[in-house]
Amino acid sequence: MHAEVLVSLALRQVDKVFHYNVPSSLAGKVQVGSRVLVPFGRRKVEGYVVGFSPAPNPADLKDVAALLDEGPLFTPHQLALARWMAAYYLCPTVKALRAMIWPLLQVKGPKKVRGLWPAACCEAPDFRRAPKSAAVWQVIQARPGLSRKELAEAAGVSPRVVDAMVARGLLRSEERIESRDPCQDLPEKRIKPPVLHGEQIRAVSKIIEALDQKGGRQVFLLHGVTGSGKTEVYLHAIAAALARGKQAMMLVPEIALTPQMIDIFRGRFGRQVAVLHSRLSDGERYDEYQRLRTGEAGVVLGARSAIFAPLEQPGLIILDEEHEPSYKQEESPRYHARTVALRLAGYAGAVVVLGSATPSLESYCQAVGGGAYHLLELTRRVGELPLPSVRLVDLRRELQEGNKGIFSRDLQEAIARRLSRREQVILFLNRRGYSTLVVCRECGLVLKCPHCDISLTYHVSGRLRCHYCNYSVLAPSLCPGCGSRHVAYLGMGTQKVEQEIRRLFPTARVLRLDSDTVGRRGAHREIVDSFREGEADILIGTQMVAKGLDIPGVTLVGVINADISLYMPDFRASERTFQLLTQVAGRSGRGEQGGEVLIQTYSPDHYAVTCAQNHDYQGFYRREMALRRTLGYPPYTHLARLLVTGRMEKEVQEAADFLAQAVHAAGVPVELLGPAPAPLTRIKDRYRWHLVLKASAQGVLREAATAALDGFSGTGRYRRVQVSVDIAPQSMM
Ligand SMILES: Nc1ncnc2c1ncn2[C@@H]1O[C@H](COP(=O)(O)OP(=O)(O)OP(=O)(O)O)[C@@H](O)[C@H]1O
Ligand SMILES: [Zn+2]
Repeated sequence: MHAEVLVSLALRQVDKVFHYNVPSSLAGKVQVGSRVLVPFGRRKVEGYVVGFSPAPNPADLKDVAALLDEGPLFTPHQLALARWMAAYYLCPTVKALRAMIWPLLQVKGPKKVRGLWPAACCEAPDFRRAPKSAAVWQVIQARPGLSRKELAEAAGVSPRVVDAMVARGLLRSEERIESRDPCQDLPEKRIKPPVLHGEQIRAVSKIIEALDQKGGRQVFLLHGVTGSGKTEVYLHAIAAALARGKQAMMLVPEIALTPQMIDIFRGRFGRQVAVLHSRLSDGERYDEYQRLRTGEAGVVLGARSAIFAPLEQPGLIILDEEHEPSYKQEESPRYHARTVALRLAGYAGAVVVLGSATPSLESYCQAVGGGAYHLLELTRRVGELPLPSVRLVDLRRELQEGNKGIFSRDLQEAIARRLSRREQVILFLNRRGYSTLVVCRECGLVLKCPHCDISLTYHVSGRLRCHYCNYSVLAPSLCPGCGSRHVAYLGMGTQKVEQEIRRLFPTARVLRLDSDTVGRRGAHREIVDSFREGEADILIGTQMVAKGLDIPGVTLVGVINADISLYMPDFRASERTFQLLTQVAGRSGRGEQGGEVLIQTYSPDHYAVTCAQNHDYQGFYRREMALRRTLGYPPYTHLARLLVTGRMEKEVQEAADFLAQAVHAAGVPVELLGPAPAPLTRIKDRYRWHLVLKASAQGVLREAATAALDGFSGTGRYRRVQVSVDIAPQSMM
């Protein structure tokens, strides 16, 4: 038998199986899932063994040159999934495969580090005169084995204090295997589950019924209003899966993978939970992966890519906030975790639970009117708490009546009222920075990123920043175009909101939560914990404050401007706005005192806004579906997007035209929109054009896209232009 190998070159042209002879020295060691080194052309490349077969012409075969790891790197389910992804998303198989196993590729084995231990003293040293050493001593007693830097950081002292203690013989240094448990700092307190309420019981028992059934995949859509206790349903379902010897996956959007969420899971399932998210170090991720592979951990809690976790027997797959755009990966392989989850569940015969207060139209239409999903509903909040009342503030009128500020009078009054009652406020604005538009009042020049066609955002640090490529420059005092002193800072971000709040309410304690304030590891937790503990009155933030937060003290949520997402050039703009408003509104009134929401908007009559105001999901669903049907957009049709990028605009445009011709020539029934410049016309020095293909079936769409790509790579022209395919795109920008 000979090994079938996929070479790790990630090119469409070599995305096929190559045969190699397994030399006797490696016989029995090379398995399906092994990573090997093979001769390919004139060099040696990495490859993955995907099977064994009798080769057509054994004499011609070259030998596998080396085996790179001890065990296999992927499971049969993962291989099947990678092959399906390659066919579905039109990406090279190895690209999909590598997306699944990359945590294993980053690191080799357990990591050894030097750690510090308290020296064995006969008596406790006297630190009364040395508070810094005392702090270090206290930390090292509780957490022996920390590195010099970790120890100094944890004790809040300079590493030199630690060095001095080593020199005095108080600490000794030794090598140890680093455990890299991302949750080791967290208290492991077991929390008893609450008694479920009626609707929760119904939902959980339906899911358990499905877990007990033999046979194929079953899909549930858990539609539960904000604060209805969906998380508790997930936790019970996971416990039931574990009790049946099955493993479970819990996916949440990256932004919702908060320390609080991790605490809840660790509190319920202890070390059975492995956590995967983007802030882990490579080593931590590797170790969590190993714990899943060996079965030590039976539950994976993670963001999008956790769908690829190496579970032997996934029995339950949950996606919380299933409507979230962050489930889509915006680089190759451009997969959607929900789509992959549904496929994986098909292979594994698993139960899928998609949960949301605002399900995507794609999912909801499968759960009503004879669709393939089962609908589970939680229509009321836990403890019979009412949903908050929502008021709209018409910003047009506010302006007519002479108020040019960020806050309407209504919102100011509402904030003042909450502050006087010592209740808490969340203010939401989906833009970070101070001003989002810097423009010269004399010549009209807008300051843009030199690499992107994006206006720069002014930050309180005094710098202008590009939010796409992170380019930054000191804000000029004169217009770089005409030298005028009249440079205006328009458009507001969260920093400006913070400044205004501090001016209007100087005694209020204010926190801000956006990607500028959570840069440091642990900062996110500190801010949220501090707000939860009542150490601040007002929390200002971007999307980060809109999701998942469950803080009973919050009785007012203010939306600074509902229109930002409403007028994006994207057919999902209304859906996104409705979802965002409903989610952020849902943070209010989760305690005994009830709560209200104020939404400031220039579009108080838009159905996305009024339906959010009335907590009317069904109403929104009907309106939006009718519109999608008329315009021929998903879920009534299928889309694919071809994005063409390059440094020379003319080449990009020509390549886009060429692709359009190729799509026409394919002669399949697809509608072609474009080619046209993408709404973001240039990013990181690359011009961007796109074509959108629309069809009534996925199959023809892929046929057309494949024909275009094949034609493109066949011409050999436009070598400096890149084309990427996005099947079922989530962003049209
Ligand atoms: N049966 C129950 N009895 C008492 N408390 C409960 C029960 N179920 C859930 N809770 C509590 O109710 C609160 C809200 O639950 P949870 O955060 O799960 O709501 P949710 O539906 O996920 O809301 P959202 O979509 O807004 O995030 C939590 O503090 C949770 O611990
Ligand atoms: Zn830029």
